[in-house]
Amino acid sequence: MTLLDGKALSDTFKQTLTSECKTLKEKGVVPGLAVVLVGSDPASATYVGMKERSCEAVGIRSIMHRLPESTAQEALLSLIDTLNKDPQVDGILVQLPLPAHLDSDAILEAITPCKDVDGFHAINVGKLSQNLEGFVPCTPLGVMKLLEAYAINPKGMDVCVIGRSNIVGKPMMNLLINAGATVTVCHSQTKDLKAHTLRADLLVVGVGKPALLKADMVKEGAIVIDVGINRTDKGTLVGDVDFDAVAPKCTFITPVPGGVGPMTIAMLLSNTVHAAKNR
Ligand SMILES: Nc1nc(=O)c2c([nH]1)NC[C@@H]1CN(c3ccc(C(=O)N[C@@H](CCC(=O)O)C(=O)O)cc3)C=[N+]21
Repeated sequence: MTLLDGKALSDTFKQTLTSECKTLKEKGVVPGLAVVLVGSDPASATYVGMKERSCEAVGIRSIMHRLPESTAQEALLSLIDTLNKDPQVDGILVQLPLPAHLDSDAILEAITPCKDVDGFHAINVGKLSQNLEGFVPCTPLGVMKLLEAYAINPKGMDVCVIGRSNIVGKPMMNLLINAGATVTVCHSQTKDLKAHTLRADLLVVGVGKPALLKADMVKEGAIVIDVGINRTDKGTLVGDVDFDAVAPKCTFITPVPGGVGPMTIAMLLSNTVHAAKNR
């Protein structure tokens, strides 16, 4: 069993991005990422802080907008309009989840697709679906880079994706189809989850349920990618995979923390630098 070390790979990506930012700076370009956080959800505040620090580390200017929980839809749309027009801003990230009174879909669609470094705008979703160039959501893109770094080619593999979210499951499905895999997407309405998972050469789990994937659901020699991030009562971080039981059956498996999470941030920085190059 080999651990897929997302922390180490994310550091390698950050090194490359640091030198790319240097080159851009010589041309008078400092990549800028606007991060919009509405409300005071502690988990979101933590993630946003991590994004800020990572930006700074590679030479991306992060432009923070912390707005009160009570922010109105129109006020947020107006801020996005300003950021869309700001030439110093290359990427715009609106931290999710937004407070319930806000219409997330309308807000994500208001971000101009060429600054949509999260890859959530319908234009970028459509481009990914058609295997055209566009911004790809950071978490599934990070998974593809992790596989690539360990010379794991999904072409021809039977892949089982668990979870059908717009952020993880669906873009993951498209990336893997584009890479030549045979993809099954399972979710809460799937009749016999185990029947699907047992056939898989590669499993990607992104649901948000600790220990959802158990050892008896995994084929011997499978590759397991854990996209889950769950905070336990004790304050520790666990994924969606029963790691200790599943790991011995795997050829490769990602840890949590230190797997997909750090790759997500590295891809956000990468998408932002890419956007700056397209200025
Ligand atoms: N518009 C938007 N874009 C996002 O990309 C987005 C979002 N909203 N909302 C929340 C989720 C979550 N997310 C994570 C990123 C990095 C780690 C990460 O680096 N985790 C570390 C551990 C961090 C810790 O210790 O808390 C790890 O897994 O090793 C986790 C989660 C991005 N998200």
